[in-house]
Amino acid sequence: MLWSSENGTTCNKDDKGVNVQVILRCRPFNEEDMRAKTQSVVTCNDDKQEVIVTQNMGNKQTDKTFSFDKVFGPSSKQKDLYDQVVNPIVNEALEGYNWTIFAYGQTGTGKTYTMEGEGGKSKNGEFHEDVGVIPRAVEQLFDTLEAQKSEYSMKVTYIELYNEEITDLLAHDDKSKKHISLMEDGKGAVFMRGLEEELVRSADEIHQILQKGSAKKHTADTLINTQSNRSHSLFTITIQIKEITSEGVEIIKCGKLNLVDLAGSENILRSGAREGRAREAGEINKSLLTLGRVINALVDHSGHVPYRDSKLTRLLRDSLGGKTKTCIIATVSPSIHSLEETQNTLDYAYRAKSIKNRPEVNHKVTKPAAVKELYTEIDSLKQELHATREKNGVYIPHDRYVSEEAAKKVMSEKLELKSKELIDLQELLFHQQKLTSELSQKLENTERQLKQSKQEVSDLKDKLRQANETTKEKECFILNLLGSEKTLTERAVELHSELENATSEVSSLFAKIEHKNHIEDGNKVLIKSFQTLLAQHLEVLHKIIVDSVTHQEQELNAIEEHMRSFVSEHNAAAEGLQNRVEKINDVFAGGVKSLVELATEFSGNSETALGNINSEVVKHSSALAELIKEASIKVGDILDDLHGNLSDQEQSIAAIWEQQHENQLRAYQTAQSASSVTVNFFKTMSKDIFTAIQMVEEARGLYDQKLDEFSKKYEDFADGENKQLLEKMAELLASSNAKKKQMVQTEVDGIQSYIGSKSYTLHGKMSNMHSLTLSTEDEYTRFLGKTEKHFIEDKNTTQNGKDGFTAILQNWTTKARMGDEGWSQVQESISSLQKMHLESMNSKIKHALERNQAIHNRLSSVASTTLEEVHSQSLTSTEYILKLDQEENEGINSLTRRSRDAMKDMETAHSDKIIEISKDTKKCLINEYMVDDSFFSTPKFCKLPSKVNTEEFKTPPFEVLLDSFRKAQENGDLNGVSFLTVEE
Ligand SMILES: Nc1ncnc2c1ncn2[C@@H]1O[C@H](COP(=O)(O)OP(=O)(O)OP(=O)(O)O)[C@@H](O)[C@H]1O
Repeated sequence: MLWSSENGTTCNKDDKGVNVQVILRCRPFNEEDMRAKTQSVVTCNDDKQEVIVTQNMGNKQTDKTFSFDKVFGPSSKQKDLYDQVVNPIVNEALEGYNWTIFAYGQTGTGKTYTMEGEGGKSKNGEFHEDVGVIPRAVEQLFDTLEAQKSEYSMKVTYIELYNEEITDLLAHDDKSKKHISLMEDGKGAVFMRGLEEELVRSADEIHQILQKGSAKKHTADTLINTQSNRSHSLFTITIQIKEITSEGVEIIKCGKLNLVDLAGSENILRSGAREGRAREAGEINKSLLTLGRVINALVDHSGHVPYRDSKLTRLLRDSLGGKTKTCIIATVSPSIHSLEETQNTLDYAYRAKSIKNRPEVNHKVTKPAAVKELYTEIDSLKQELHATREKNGVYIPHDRYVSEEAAKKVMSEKLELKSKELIDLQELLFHQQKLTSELSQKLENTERQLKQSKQEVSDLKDKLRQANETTKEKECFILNLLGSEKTLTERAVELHSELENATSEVSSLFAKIEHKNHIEDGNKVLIKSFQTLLAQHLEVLHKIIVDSVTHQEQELNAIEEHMRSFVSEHNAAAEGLQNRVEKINDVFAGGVKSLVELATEFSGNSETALGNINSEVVKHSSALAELIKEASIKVGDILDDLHGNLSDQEQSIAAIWEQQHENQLRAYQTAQSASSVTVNFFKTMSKDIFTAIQMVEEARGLYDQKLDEFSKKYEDFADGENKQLLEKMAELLASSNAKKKQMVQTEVDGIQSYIGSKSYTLHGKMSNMHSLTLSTEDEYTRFLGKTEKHFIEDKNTTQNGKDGFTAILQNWTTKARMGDEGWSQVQESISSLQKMHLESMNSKIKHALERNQAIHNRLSSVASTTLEEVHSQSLTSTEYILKLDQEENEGINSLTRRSRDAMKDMETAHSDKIIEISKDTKKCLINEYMVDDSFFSTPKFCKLPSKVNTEEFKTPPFEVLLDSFRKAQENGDLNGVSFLTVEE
C-alpha cells in the first residue's frame, strides 16, 4: 500500500521502504566569482525540481538534467529550506522517528551554511536570516514541546570524525580531546563508547553547546573556502517525551535527530592541500568514497554493503538502508570552475535518491522498563569502574601475566607494525581506490566517448553510405551527362546543319527578296517611264486640245465674221427690199391716193369714169401684181441667195463640226489610249502588288514554318533532355529551358506579331492601294464615260443646232415667203438663235476645256500620288524585308551565340576533362603528326579517349594517343572522352 508521508515522500509501508529524500541546493556566486565574472553552468528550476548542468564540449553544448525531491536555487533563503524540508522532519522526530539530515557537497558550497548558518538571534528573539537548520530545528523542538506542555528530556551529543578518529566535541576536558571508539551491540547496532551526552533544557543552552563544539572542530583555510571544515561533524538530539496512555500507563516516546555536516568532497589538487593536509583530504575522500560505494551498493542492491569500510558509513549505517529516515542536502556551486565536482555531487545525490530505508517508530517504553534499562547501564558502568579501580577484574599468575604482558607487548608492537602496514595498505588502498575511481571515471568517460565514437562511426557509416549512394548517383548522373553530352554534341551538329540549311534558306530568301527588289526596281523604272509617257501623252493631248480649241476659236471667229458679213449683207438686202417695199407702198399709197382722188374727182362725174377707173384700177392692180411679182421674184432671189449663203454657212459649220468632231475623237482616242495605258499600269501594279503580297505571305509562311519547326524541334529536344537528366540537373535545366522557351516563344511571338502587324499594315496599305487603284480606275472610267457622253452630247447638240438651224431656215424661208410681217421675226430669231448657239458653244467648249484641264491636273496628281505611294510602299516593303532580314540575322546570330554559349557551358561543365596543351605541342602535332588546324578548332574542342595519360600527352610521342583517338572517332565510341583545348 502506498502512502504519502508528511514531508511528501512517497513510500511503501510494506517492506519496500521509503526513499531517501534528496534536496539540492545551489549557492549564489560569491564576490570573487562575481568579480571574475565566472560563467554559470547550473540552472535551477525550483518549480520543476530540476537542475540543468550545461557542458560545452568543443562547439557542442550538452545539457544534463537532474531531478530531485526539492531544488533550492541561488536565491533561496535559509527559512525557505527549513520550512519546506526540515520542519516536517522535526515534527516526525517528535512523533518518535529517527531522522538523519546530512549535507553533502564540495568544499565551499554551503554545507555548514545550510546546517549551522551564520548570525544568531536578535533581541526580539527572531533568527537572523542566515541562521541554518540546526538552530532552527532546536528552537522548533523546544517550542513544540513547550507548546504541548510535554514532560520531556532532551540530550545532545556532538562528535567530530577527523582522520577516521571520533572526537567528542562536548567533552569537558578541552585540552585533550577524548577519542571515542565505535562499538556494535549484539544486534548490529553501532554505539559510541564513552560519549558524553549533555542534557539540555533550553534552546539557548543548545546554541551555546553548539558554538563551543563548533569552535573545537578542525577547520582550515583552503583555496576554495577560508574556513573549511576538515572533518565530518555529527550533532544528535535525542528527545524522550513522557506520555500517559489511555490506561494511565506512563510510557516514554523516543525520537532522534542526527544533523550531519560532512567535510567537503573535493579534488585534492584544487583544494591546495599538501602533506598533512593531503593525508587529511585523502581520509575525507576515503570516507566519502566509502559513502559513495555504500550508496552504489544500496542502489544496485549488490549483496555486500561496505558499511564497515569507514567510520562515517558505520555511523550512518542506520540512516542508509536502515530504520532511520534520511534526508540528504546536496550542495553545489554554480561556477564553471566547479563543473566536475558539481557533476559528481549531482551523480551521487541522484543515485542516493534510490536508496530505500525501512523507517520504524521507536518503541515506546514504559517508565519501569526505561528505569530498568538505566539501572542495567548503571550496573555495567559500575562494574567497569570497579574493575578499573581494583585492576583485579581477572586473576592470573604473575609469570603468566608477565609473559602475557611481554607477548602482549610483542603483539602490540606487531599490531602497531601491522596497523602501520594497515595504514600503508589503507593508503595504498585509498590510492588504488582513487585510481580505481579515476579509472572508472575515465572508463565512464571513455565509454561515453566510445559511445559517441560509435555514434560518430555509425553517422560516418551513414554518411559513407550516403556518399556511396551519391557517388553512384553521380556516376549515373555523369554517365547520363556524358550521354546527354553526346546527344547535345549531335544535336549541336544537327543544329549546326539546320542552321546552315536555315542560312541557305535565308540566302535563297535573300535572293528572292533581291529578285523582288529587282522586279520592284523594274516596276519603278516602268512606272517612271509610264509617268513620262503619260506626261508626254497628256502634254500632247493638252497641246492637241489647245490647238483644237484655238482652231475652233479661229473657225468660230471665221463663222462669226462670215455670219456678221452675211448678216450685214442680209441687212443691206433687207434694207433695199424694205426701201423697195416702201417705194412700192408709197407707189401703192400714191396710186390709192390718186385713185381715191380720182374716185373723189370722178365720183360725181359718172359712172363711166368708173369703168375707166376700174380699168385704171385693174391696170394699177395688175401693175401692182406685177410689181409684187417682181418684188417677190427679187425677194425670192434674195432668199435664194440667203439660202445659198446659209447652205454655204451650213456646209462650213458642218466642216467645222466635222473637224471638231475629228479633233475631239482624236482627243478621246488619245485619252482612251492614255487611260488604257494607266489602267494597264495599274493592273500590272496591282498584279505586282499581289505577287509581292504572295511573296511576303510565302516568306512569312516559310518563317512561321521554320520557326514552328525550330521551336518544335527545340521543345522536343529540351523534353528529351529533361527526361534524361537527373532531378537536380532537371530542375536547373527545366528553369533554363523554361527561360529559353520563353525567350524563343517571346522571340517567335514577337516576330510573328511583328510579321502579323506588318502584314496587316501591308495588307491594309495594299488594299488601300488596291481600292485607290480601283477607285481611280472607276473614276477614270467614269470620266471617260462622261467625256464620251459629253462628246456625244456635244455632237448631238451640234447636230441639234444644225437641225435647228435647218428648221429655222426652213421656217424662216416659209416665213419670208409668208410675207414681210414674218421677216423681222425670222431675222430676230435667226440672230438670237445664232447668238445663243454661239454662246452655248463657247461656254461648252470652255467648260470642256476647263474639265479637260481639271481632269488632266487630277490625273497627274493622282498618278504622282499613286506613284509616290507605290514608291513609299515599295520602300517600306524593302525596309520591312531588310528588317526581317536583320531580325533573321540577329536570330541566327543569337542562335549561334547560344549554341556557342552552350558549347562554352559544356566546356566549363567538363573543365576537369579539358586537357590544355601548349602552343609547342600544337605545333608538334601539326608538323609531326599531320594534324591540321581544324583538329583544334572544329568543333571548338577536340575529343580524346579518357585513357589518355595527361602527362604522357604533354610529352611526345603522341602516335598511340592519336591512333586511339582516331579509332575511337571511327568507332563512334567517344563515351568517357576528355576534351582537348589549346592553351592561349
Ligand atoms: N546559500 C548560500 N547563501 C549565501 N551564502 C552562502 C550560501 N552557501 C554558502 N554560502 C557562503 O559560502 C561560504 C562557504 O560556505 P560553507 O563554509 O558553508 O561551505 P562548506 O560547504 O561548509 O565548505 P567546507 O566543506 O569547506 O566546510 C560561506 O562564506 C557562506 O556564507
